[in-house]
Amino acid sequence: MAATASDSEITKSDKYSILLPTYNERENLPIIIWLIVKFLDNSGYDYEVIVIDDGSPDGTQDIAKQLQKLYGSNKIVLRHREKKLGLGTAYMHGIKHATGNFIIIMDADLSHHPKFIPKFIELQREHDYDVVSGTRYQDGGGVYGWDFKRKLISRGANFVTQMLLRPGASDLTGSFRLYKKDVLQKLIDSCVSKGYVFQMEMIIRARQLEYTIGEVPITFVDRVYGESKLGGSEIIQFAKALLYLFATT
Ligand SMILES: Nc1nc2c(ncn2[C@@H]2O[C@H](COP(=O)(O)OP(=O)(O)O[C@H]3O[C@H](CO)[C@@H](O)[C@H](O)[C@@H]3O)[C@@H](O)[C@H]2O)c(=O)[nH]1
Ligand SMILES: [Mg+2]
Repeated sequence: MAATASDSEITKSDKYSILLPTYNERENLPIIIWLIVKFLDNSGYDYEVIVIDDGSPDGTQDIAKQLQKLYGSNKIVLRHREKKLGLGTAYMHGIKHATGNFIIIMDADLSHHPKFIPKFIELQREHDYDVVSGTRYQDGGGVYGWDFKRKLISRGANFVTQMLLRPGASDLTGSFRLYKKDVLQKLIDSCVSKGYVFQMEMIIRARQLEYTIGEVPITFVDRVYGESKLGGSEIIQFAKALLYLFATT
C-alpha cells in the first residue's frame, strides 16, 4: 500500500523543494502554484516552491511577488536572474537555494499537472528510489496537443537515445522528476549540458552512477498560454550531447 504523510517519522523531516523555471509565464504561474498548493496541502507533505525567473519581460516576477504575499514567502520563494540563461542552469540555480532534502523539477506552463506530485512522492517512499521520473511513454502516460512535428522530435530523440545509450528509462527528454537532493547534486556535478538536453543527460548519468530510478506515467498537455522556448539551437545541442555521451560513456 502506498505510504502517506502520516506513516512514519521520516516524513516529518522530509521536505520537497519544487523548482519552477519561468520565462514569460505570467498567465500560467498563478494557476500552477494554486494547483501545487492544493495537491500538496491535501497530502500533508512539507514543501516549498522555488520560482527561478530569468528576467521575463512579461512581468512574471511581479506575479510571483503577489503570489508570495498570498501564500507566504516561506512557501513561495522567488529567485531571479538578470537574463535568459537556459533551463539547465536555472535548475542548478534553484537547487542552490532549496532547503528540502528532495527536489521536484517541473515545467511552469501547466504541461505537467501537480496532481502527479503525490504519486511521485509515494512511489519514492515505497521503494526508496533515488530518482522518480515522469514518463509519457508507458501505459497510462501520453502527450496531448502537440503537432506531428513536435511529437516526432520528442519520440525521435527518445528512440535514438534509447538505441545508442540504452539508459533503461522510458522518457529521457521529459523534465517532470523527483530526486533525492544529494543524488541530484552528484548528477549535476557529472553533467556537462546547460540547456534542455540537461534532462536527458541527467537520466543517463543516473543509470551510469547506478542510482535507482522509478517511473510514474504522466500526461503531458501542451501549453495554452505563451510559447515554447525550445528552438533549433536546443535540438542541435541535443544531437551534440548525444554523440558526446555515446563516445564517452
Ligand atoms: N528560468 C528559465 N526558464 C526557462 C528557460 N527556458 C524555458 N524555461 C521554462 O522551462 C519550462 C519548459 O519550457 P517550454 O518552453 O514550455 O518547454 P517545452 O517546449 O514545452 O518542452 C517540454 O518538453 C521537452 C521535451 O519533451 C522537455 O525537454 C522540456 O523540459 C519541456 O518539458 C517552462 O516553465 C519555461 O518557462 C530559461 O532559459 N530560463
Ligand atoms: Mg512547455
